Amino acid sequence: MDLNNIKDPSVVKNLTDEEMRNLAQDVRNFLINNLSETGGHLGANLGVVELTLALHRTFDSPNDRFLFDVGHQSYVHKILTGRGGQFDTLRKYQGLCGFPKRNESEHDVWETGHSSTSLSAAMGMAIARDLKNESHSVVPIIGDGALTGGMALEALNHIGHEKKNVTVILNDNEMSIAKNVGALHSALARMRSAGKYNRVKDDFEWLLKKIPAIGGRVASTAERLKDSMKYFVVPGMFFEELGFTYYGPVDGHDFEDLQGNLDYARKTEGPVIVHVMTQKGKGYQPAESDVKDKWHGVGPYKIDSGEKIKPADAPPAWSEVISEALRAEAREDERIVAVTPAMILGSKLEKFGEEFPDRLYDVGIAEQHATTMSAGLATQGMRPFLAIYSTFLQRGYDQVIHDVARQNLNVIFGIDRAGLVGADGETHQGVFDIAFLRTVPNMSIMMPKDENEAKHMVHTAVKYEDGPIALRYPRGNALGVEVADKPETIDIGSWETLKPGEDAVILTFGTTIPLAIEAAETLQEQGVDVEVVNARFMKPMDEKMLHEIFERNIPVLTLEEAVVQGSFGSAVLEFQSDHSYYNRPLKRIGLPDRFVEHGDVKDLWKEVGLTRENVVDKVLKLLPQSEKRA
Ligand SMILES: Cc1ncc(C[n+]2csc(CCOP(=O)(O)OP(=O)(O)O)c2C)c(N)n1
Ligand SMILES: CC(=O)[C@@H](O)[C@H](O)COP(=O)(O)O
Ligand SMILES: [Mg+2]
Repeated sequence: MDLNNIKDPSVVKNLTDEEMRNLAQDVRNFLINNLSETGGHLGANLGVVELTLALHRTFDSPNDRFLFDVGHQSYVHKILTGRGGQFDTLRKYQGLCGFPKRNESEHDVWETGHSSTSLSAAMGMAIARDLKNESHSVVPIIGDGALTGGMALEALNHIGHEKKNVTVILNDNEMSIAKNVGALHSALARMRSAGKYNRVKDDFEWLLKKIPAIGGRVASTAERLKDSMKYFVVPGMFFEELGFTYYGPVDGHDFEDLQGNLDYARKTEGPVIVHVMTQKGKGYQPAESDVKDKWHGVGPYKIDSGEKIKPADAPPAWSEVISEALRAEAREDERIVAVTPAMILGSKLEKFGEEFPDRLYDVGIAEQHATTMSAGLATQGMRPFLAIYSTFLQRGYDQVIHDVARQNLNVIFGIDRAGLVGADGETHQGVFDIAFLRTVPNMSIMMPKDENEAKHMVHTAVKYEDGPIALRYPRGNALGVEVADKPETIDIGSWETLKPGEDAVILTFGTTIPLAIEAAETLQEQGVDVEVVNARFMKPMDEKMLHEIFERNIPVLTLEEAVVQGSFGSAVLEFQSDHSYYNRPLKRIGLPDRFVEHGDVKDLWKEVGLTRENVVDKVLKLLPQSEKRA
């Protein structure tokens, strides 16, 4: 079968198990080859090859609705639904998205990226189906990691109560990004090892039918026995008690086992959960043998050796810079506790865990819990450092306001992946946090210009006693500057002038500082003397400096890698208005009011106008006619 050119997923309908096995091998080779060039979420997709093929053989997409939770494991579905030919553009600018995308295919009925949403969406679709008297299946496919997310549990609770026909496929590979954690994970482990209850149950029911009806007594005793027996041998009792029919555990790499159970599941009335066991990274030795993350998300690699292709001598990742500074602080300050919602590897907290095993908590995919738990720690005088991707903090917003900020608790938010993240695209861009945090009373927000300032900011955050403080840092590598031996405390709300200038001022911070400097150099060549200010605190702002700037009555440009609506530039505009600095030319550059898709960050910066040309042009347009020198 030409995987670059599958017209319709129904091509798998009439394949034998043997043909399915051959196709599965072809799909694996396709993934391993293509992703060696593009990178992507290899491990999860290798794990669901047979499962996805079997789902398409059993159900009729798009009439039956597949919802891929997180969606990073939807590549096989993409291949089967006509997108194999676009895999050379996977996660690249204007190329194939790494997650389900409704405008890519009618087979993508639900967009994901963030975890644990599929069951709620499926429930909505099931209610709509029933109200409209339609009769298709709704099939959310959720991993064991995503199942630990609060939303998924809320939805299970509701689906089980309403008894809706929803066919949940639980893809259990015992991994989140790293090893899955939590009591639910342990419960799933017990289900796995309990064996195949359904076989036992079927045998027992068959036996019951054989017992002659003698006044119903034996039969009812046997029924009770069957019920109580569940507690000893039923692997899925947890789900059955919630109102689901449980099938499993199913071998997710065995077409016969998959098909039998999926056929049953499709015909079963009411909510069903099919517990499918898979192996993350299956079929590619380097991924299978990587105990850390089974090649969850990778860049390009050499197929034979599995060696990752990386630029030589890159400076350390920002997450590593922050994590290292935090370890140094933790050696001095026993109050520091690190918290991560399932991102121990991405946030580079492994070494912290090795050094302080009692002071690192991976709470699973549970951003809300992580935030409120950090608040709880802070009430007891601890100094929690919640390392959380900007995009995932969105899920803990009420907790930030209600639990942390309102009680003015000393929680440090290490906001990782702040700014455009690149290949993951619009679901993961860390561009809203300034706008949504800045309006919260008691909150301070800062971002370093380099790793040296980052070290000082970690120290500043640890020493800060006046409430929550957020330290933003981007994805990718730091700048490679030298870092001071001893950390210093930075005055909260203080900015610094990086380059003095008389004709205009650029207020900027973090990742856009080099761009501002470059633009200022270009403008200097044109005879325009522009000041560049490191506005390293987005809140509180340096009001003294702002007054001085506005009193100079020169044009002001704000420049940031965040949504222009409501972020830093808006704060400066508000300041200008609140202090009646009328008629001062001011312009904001930031991200437009739309979602920015996936691609190389360099291309995305161009697309949104984070370019030297645009900055130069905006400054020139702000200048009075007489000063626009050539
Ligand atoms: C709300 C949210 N938090 C964290 C993540 C980051 N994340 C992406 S995949 C993943 C692990 C998911 O594990 P599982 O659902 O078991 O899928 P698997 O990768 O094992 O197939 C995590 C933590 C996310 N996408 N969304
Ligand atoms: C699917 C998902 O949410 C994660 O796997 C994410 O892609 C990780 O991003 P980083 O590569 O920035 O850690
Ligand atoms: Mg998993």
